[in-house]
This record gives sequence, structure tokens and C-alpha cells, in this order.
Amino acid sequence: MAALRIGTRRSILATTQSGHVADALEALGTATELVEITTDGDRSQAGGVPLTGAPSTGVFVSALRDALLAGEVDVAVHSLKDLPTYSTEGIVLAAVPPREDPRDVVVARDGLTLGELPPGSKVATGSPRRVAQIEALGLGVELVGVRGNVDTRIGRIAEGTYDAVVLARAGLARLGRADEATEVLDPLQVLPAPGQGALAVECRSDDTATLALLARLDDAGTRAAVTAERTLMATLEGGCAAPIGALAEVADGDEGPELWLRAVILSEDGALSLRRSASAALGADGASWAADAAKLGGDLGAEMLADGAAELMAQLTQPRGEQSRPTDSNSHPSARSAEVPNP
Ligand SMILES: NCc1[nH]cc(CCC(=O)O)c1CC(=O)O
Repeated sequence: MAALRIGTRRSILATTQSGHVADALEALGTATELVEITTDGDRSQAGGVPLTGAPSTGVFVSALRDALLAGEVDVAVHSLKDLPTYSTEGIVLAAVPPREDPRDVVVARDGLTLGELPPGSKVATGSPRRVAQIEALGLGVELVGVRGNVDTRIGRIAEGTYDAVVLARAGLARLGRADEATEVLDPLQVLPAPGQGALAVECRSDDTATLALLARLDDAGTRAAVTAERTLMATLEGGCAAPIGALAEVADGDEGPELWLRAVILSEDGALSLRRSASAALGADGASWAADAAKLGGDLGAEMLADGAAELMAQLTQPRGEQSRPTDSNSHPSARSAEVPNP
């Protein structure tokens, strides 16, 4: 049988991630071959048309999916957090392998933590989710945008351009550089992006042989966790790019396995935030976990919408300068990190 062709983006992180999937398949006795696909996102990073702000998640994903649908590759590997929450006709999420540490980390000058940085320090991140959550801590640091790969971003610290950068620990760990982090951010303060630290392994829906093979790489606990996080995000966002953080974990409860989910939605400046958490029992059989997880994420998303997330997002979709706080007589306008109040 010909080698299984695994499509990958060209960045070091992407080829490392795809390499992990290839290794796992080789260990199961399958010959593999990595096929590099250049995405529009990569081209713009390499010096083409500069993108303003962060590229939309779809940019990194669509070229790989096109190659998959065209039959140029048999498997596509993505960072799961870069996948849009909607599905693509003809493509299936065949495996979600065991997750890396999902938390965000800080890489700062002189081994500092965020709390040790003096006010006015430049903290670099291109992610609205990280900006909003760090602003909400009220540290007085200056959040500045940054683009480029992990190497470039960390390089800016040594150069002295910035005092700190915020990154996914998983990306550093996959590159063997996790020890360069000077702080691991507590999810109670900074929740990661839905799906962060997990990989998505896709194939064509009609390719039953590849589907069966890839299913052996699937980790039921990771799939349940990211399903809850992504269902929550899909419920909350409805197409709007509000900063949302979410993290789910499987835990051993008294009555059997449970899934815990924590989530936050914020205004861009972090001044308004709504945090909620919930848990649900998981069936004894892993086969029901994805459905249990989708229900947990959907229910918590609906609860957050009812508790003020809908108002918060209505504010976000207004043009800048016209924003006003949600109307509520109990709110404290002076509070820096006010919760969106119950209606
Ligand atoms: N936003 C880009 C991106 N997509 C996936 C990762 C890291 C790996 C992961 O989260 O699985 C990163 C870099 C980062 O956020 O620091």
C-alpha cells in the first residue's frame, strides 16, 4: 500500500505537529509521507501582503482542506484551536490525539512573571482573548500586537523590543522550548482558547480505511473536552469574534468520570467579563462522551447568554466610540473588572 500522505503547513510548529501524528501512525505500522501545503496565512507571514491584526482562523485551515478534498493528501493535521467551529462538507474530524498542556505561558525578560513587570511594560500578544484577560488583571502593562512564529516572538524579548510575550505552552512544548516560559498562567485568571493544545486530524468522510486507522489515535477525554469548549464557543459567538476563553477537563467523580468546563467572555478592553463554570457526568462508555460534552458546552453557553453575554456581545458589535455599558442599576461603573450583571 502507498504511504499515507499527511498534509501540513510549512511552519516549524506545523511540521512538528504533523510529525507527531506521522510517528503515531508509523508506530501502528502505517507508512506515511509529509506533504507541505502553503496557506495564504503563511504567504502573508513570509513577507507577502501584510495582514492587519491576526489572520482569521480559516486562513490556515482552508488550503489544507482544499488539498484533502482534491485528493492531493489523505490526512490533514491542524492546531485544533485554529479550526472554525462549523464543519466542511466531505471532511470529518477523524482523531483528536491526547492534548498537550492547554495553558498560556509568559516568556518575559529576566525571568519575570506578569505580576513582577513594572507598570508600562510592553506585553506582546496578537490575541484579543489574551489582551482582554490580561487587561482585566489591572496590572497597568501595555498590551502590544505581535505577529510571526514562536521563534520571532521570543526573539523580540532578547532584542529588548518587548518585555514579555504570551504564547500557548503547547506550541513551546512541541518545539522542545517549554523551559523558556517564565510563568504558566493560571486558568482561573487567563483561560486558554477553546481547543488550545489539541491537534485535529482530518480525512475525507468517504475514506473509510483512513478513518478507521485514524480513529486509533483518538483520545476520548481530549475529544470530550474540546467538544465542550467548542460547542460553548459556537453557542456564544454566532459569528462574532468576541474574546472567549474556555477549558474543560475530565475528572474522576464519586459516581464515575465527570467533565468540568470553565469559560469566560469579555469586552475587548477586559473591563467587562462574565465567567461561569459547570460540570456533567460522563457515561460509563466513552462512546457517549462527545454527546455529553456537546450538551455541557451548549448548556453553559446558553446560561452565559442569559446571564449577560448577549448584551456584552451586542456592545462588541457596535462601532467603536459608541459603546456603552449594559444598563443595570447594580453595576459599579468604577469597578475595573465588573461582571456583566444578571438581567
Ligand atoms: N494562534 C496560532 C497558534 N495556533 C496554535 C498554536 C499553539 C499550539 C496549540 O495551541 O495547540 C498557536 C500559537 C500560540 O497561540 O502561541
